[in-house]
Amino acid sequence: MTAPPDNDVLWARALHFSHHGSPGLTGVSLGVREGEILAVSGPRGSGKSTLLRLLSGQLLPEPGGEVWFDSTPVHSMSALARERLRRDRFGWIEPRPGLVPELSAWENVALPLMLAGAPRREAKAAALEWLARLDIAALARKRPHALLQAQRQRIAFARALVGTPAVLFADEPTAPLHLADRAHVLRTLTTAARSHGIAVVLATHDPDTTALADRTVSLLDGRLVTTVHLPGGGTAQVPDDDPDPGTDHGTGGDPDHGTEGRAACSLSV
Ligand SMILES: Nc1ncnc2c1ncn2[C@@H]1O[C@H](COP(=O)(O)OP(=O)(O)OP(=O)(O)O)[C@@H](O)[C@H]1O
Repeated sequence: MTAPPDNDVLWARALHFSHHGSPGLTGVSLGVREGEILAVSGPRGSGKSTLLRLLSGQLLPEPGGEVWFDSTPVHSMSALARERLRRDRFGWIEPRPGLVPELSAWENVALPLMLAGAPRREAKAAALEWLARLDIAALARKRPHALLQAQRQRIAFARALVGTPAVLFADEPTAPLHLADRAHVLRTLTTAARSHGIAVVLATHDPDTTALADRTVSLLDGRLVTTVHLPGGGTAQVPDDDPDPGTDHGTGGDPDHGTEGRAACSLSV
C-alpha cells in the first residue's frame, strides 16, 4: 500500500466496482488536490455516480482498490468511521435538493451543524452567512414549498457547504435547473468553494459545467478515457491505462503521445 502524494486531499488507485455483477467502474485511478474543482464527465451510465460514491466512502472498492483522504486510508476504515468522515469532512449534493419541508431555509442549512451539537445561535449565524454567499439571504425564513427549484437547490448547496467540508461531492447538481439558472448557480457554488479552499468533485455530462472546473477527467463505460484530437479535425476517446494517479492525476497524460496501439473506444468526427 503506497501513501498518496501530500498535496492530494483525495487519492484513489485501481478502483473496480460491480453492481450485482454488472460493471460500474473498471480500474480508475485519480487524485484531487486541496481546493481543486475537478469535473468528472461522461455520458449517462458511464460510472460518474459510482466513482463519487467510492471516493466519498459510501461504497467500498473491490479488493486491491484504494481511496485515501488526507493521507488516511478510507478503504480500510470501519463503516462507522466512514460515516463520521462523511459527516465531518465531506459535503454531498444531488440533483434533488432533499430539504426538510417543515423547516425554513435557514433551519435546513443549519441542520447539519445542530445535529453535530452546535448551539442553535451559532448554527443560525453560519447558515445565514452561507445563504448570503449564495445570494439567497432574503429567503432565510421561507419554507421549501414557497421557493423555486433553483432557490431550493441553492439551499441544498448552502447546507452542503455550511460545515466547510474538505471535499464537496456534487452529483449532477444542476440537472433539475433551467439552462439560464445553471451557470449562475454553479458559478456561485464554485466561487464559494474556492474562497474557502473546498475541493469539489463535480459529476456532470454538461460541457458548460465542466468549463467551470480546474480540470476534467472523462469516463466511458466505467473507465477513464483521454480525448485525443485527430488530424482530420475529429476527436477519439482512448482508455487511460495508467493505473497510478501519480503526477498527472490520472488524466491520461499527454494526449499527443503514447496512444498508438490502444483501441479507440469512441470516435466522433
Ligand atoms: N444500483 C445499481 N444496480 C445495478 N446497476 C447499477 C446500479 N447503479 C448503477 N448501475 C449501473 O452501473 C453503471 C454506472 O452507473 P452510474 O450511475 O455510476 O453512471 P452515471 O455516469 O452516474 O450515470 P447517470 O448520469 O445516469 O447518473 C451503469 O451501467 C448503471 O446502469
